[in-house]
Amino acid sequence: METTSGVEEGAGNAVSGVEIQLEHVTKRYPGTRQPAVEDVTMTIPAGKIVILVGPSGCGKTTTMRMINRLIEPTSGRITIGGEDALSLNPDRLRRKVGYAIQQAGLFPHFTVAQNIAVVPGLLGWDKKKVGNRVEEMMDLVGLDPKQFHDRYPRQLSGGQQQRVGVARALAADPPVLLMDEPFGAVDPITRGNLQDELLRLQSELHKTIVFVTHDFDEAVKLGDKIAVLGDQSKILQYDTPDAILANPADDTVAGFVGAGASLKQLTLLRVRDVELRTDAVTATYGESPEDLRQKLTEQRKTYALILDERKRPVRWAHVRDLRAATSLATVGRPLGDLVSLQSTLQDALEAMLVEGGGVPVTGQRGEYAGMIELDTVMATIQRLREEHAES
Ligand SMILES: Nc1ncnc2c1ncn2[C@@H]1O[C@H](COP(=O)(O)OP(=O)(O)OP(=O)(O)O)[C@@H](O)[C@H]1O
Repeated sequence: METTSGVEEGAGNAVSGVEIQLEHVTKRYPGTRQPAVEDVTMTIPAGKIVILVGPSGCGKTTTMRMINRLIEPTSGRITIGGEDALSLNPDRLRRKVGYAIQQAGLFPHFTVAQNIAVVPGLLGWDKKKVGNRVEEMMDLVGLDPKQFHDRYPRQLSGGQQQRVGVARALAADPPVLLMDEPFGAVDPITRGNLQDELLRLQSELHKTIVFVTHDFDEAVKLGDKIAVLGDQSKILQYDTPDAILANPADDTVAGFVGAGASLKQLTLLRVRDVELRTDAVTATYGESPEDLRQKLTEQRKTYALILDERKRPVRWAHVRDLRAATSLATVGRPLGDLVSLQSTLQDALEAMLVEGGGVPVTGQRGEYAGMIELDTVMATIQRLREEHAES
């Protein structure tokens, strides 16, 4: 991938982002009594997505815009990759920090290509390099250059405009990307797709991304870390999503996290992360129904899980069904639901509600790997709470 400055090589899995530090940063707008942002100190780690989340007017946008100096801090210090942001010249700052905002903020009289080319143009790249970069960026965000290159923003859907906004922010390959409610103005499905795409992009690019939202679910989905802000950008809690969900720092954070924190936490964990029960009685198609009936009786169990020739779970057989059965391939009832090791614990919980109890888990090739039980999910939530309470 092309880079614009020697220090920020962004190939492969290398972290191309740089650390950002805010030290005692305050912003007092002229003519206001209270500062909009007061004495904020935080470190945003290189190559991570950090979400600023908090109620309307708490100072999220002001905090973010001080990083690229769209707003000048009244006092304090900001460094980007160790360089003092306040003494960087505008070109250097543009190279270092990309910026994407709600409703994309595209120039209406510029085509898609011209919009993406703005910062490279300001930085004086030659025409050919700019042209190549524009095409590369359009590919990156999933817009076919043949179709979209010469369109104007009004000829695009909201989601497409946001993609152009992201492409424009990334065009000069900055190590830092600031995103201010970039997906705030699109419908929930498009928003989910754009979030997925951002995560995919980030898994390739490893930028340092500072992302403002007031949607806590968006914060949980996207953030490596979340800063929950109160008035004047006071940091109420700054931690990983699972730590905040498990153990909100105070009632304000808990209120913001909202109802169902434990349920949200289940979307962060996968079935492979928890212990499965392997004591269920199983039998494969070829085995005799009578042998299975005896096994169940000996073990005082009522149900057996029937597996096909490739060890994939297919049916449940009750001990009563086995007496008259001629083959395990047709006995009992088909499985209602199952989950894989990759499924989230939330998927598993949903499947348990459908099944009315434990659910079979399958491995890579669909083979039976064990059972996940409601007790395990409950114990996991409890364990996470305790772990985070201790730390
Ligand atoms: N140019 C300005 N002059 C005076 N006050 C301002 C100015 N810009 C913002 N403010 C005030 O500073 C505070 C923080 O505003 P900011 O836009 O940073 O909040 P926010 O958390 O991003 O809000 P939202 O989520 O509603 O966008 C608000 O009380 C706002 O009214």
